Amino acid sequence: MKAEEIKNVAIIGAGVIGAGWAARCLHRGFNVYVSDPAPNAKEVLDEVITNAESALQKIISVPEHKKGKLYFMNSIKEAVENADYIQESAPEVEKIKISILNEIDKYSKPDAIIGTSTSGLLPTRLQSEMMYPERLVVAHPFNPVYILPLVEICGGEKTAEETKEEAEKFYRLIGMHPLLVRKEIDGFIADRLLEALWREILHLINDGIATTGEIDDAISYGAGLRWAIMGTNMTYYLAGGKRGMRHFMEQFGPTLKLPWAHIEAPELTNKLIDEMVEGTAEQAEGKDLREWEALRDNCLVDIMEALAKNDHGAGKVLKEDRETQAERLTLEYK
Ligand SMILES: NC(=O)C1=CN([C@@H]2O[C@H](COP(=O)(O)OP(=O)(O)OC[C@H]3O[C@@H](n4cnc5c(N)ncnc54)[C@H](O)[C@@H]3O)[C@@H](O)[C@H]2O)C=CC1
Ligand SMILES: C[N+](C)(C)CC(=O)CC(=O)[O-]
Repeated sequence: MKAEEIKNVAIIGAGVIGAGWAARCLHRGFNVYVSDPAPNAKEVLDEVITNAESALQKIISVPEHKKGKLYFMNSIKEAVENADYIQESAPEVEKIKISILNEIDKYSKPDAIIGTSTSGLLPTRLQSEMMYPERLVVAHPFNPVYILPLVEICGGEKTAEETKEEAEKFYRLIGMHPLLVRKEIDGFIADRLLEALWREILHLINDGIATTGEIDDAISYGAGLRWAIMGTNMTYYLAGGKRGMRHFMEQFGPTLKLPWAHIEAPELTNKLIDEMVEGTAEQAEGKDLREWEALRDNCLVDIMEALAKNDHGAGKVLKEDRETQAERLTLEYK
């Protein structure tokens, strides 16, 4: 199925993630056919779609915007039989997913692409019993699906190249940023990172070091603000100053061996150091360090402005700071 021919999308499983997919697709004009056996599924779906509306209006506000139609169906068969694209978002249990994917496979058009929202199961295993396994691809989104653009694309051993290509095109059509996971691994890329952080969080809590609120502050008032602008690699490249990533690795690499972390760090071989240095140099696109710093700083302020408008987190700090300074400076110069 070519991405540009897709009109009807089926969403199988309409919990947190499935409902988010439905909202994203409807707002971009695709008809959406949903199936979920939970007794309150339709109610939850309507609630999520209604709640998503104001954010979606801000993201895309086209005059006389034509939305897609929503159909709640009684079975997987009814939902998928006319679908051009199918997004499975059922519970994260391999056995359940395999059985649901087999049912989708049985009743859908053989050329309809099937994306699974799994956050860590291997596509080779998920497609193992399908009649047309070449059309299954992992398409792992992030909550809230109707706002966050990242979707990780990962094929299994039997996934066709064309499936990945057309899936990528489709997700771009619905305003997403597909990231191709080239090697099939449990947890893909993003959840490997998120879960490493989560593991440390659980250790900190378990060892009585900090509360959940303190840990969240440690994220959202610091590194969390930076992460929206650049990832950890570019952040550390800048933190190495003019001497860059090699200096950063030399200075801070050995701390990984201190007994801080509960996750064992890999050996800091020359190959690993070179890969870090070369990778970040390529990301820097030949631009000067100061140019990157200026970009980072502009974006950080804009994000804090956005948080301030919503009277939240680091934005509150920005507002308070402004008020304090306004008062202080007024008094000082009176
Ligand atoms: N919650 C999250 O933060 C994220 C979850 N995911 C993935 O998305 C998938 C769904 O997760 P959630 O939405 O969080 O779970 P959820 O528990 O909110 O929703 C799962 C839905 O699947 C439905 N379901 C169960 N059996 C079904 C069947 N036979 N046919 C159709 N629907 C069926 C359930 O009634 C439920 O509404 C999982 O694979 C998960 O790993 C991916 C990214 C983020
Ligand atoms: C907890 N989780 C593994 C389901 C999270 C994700 O998969 C992505 C996200 O939205 O953080």
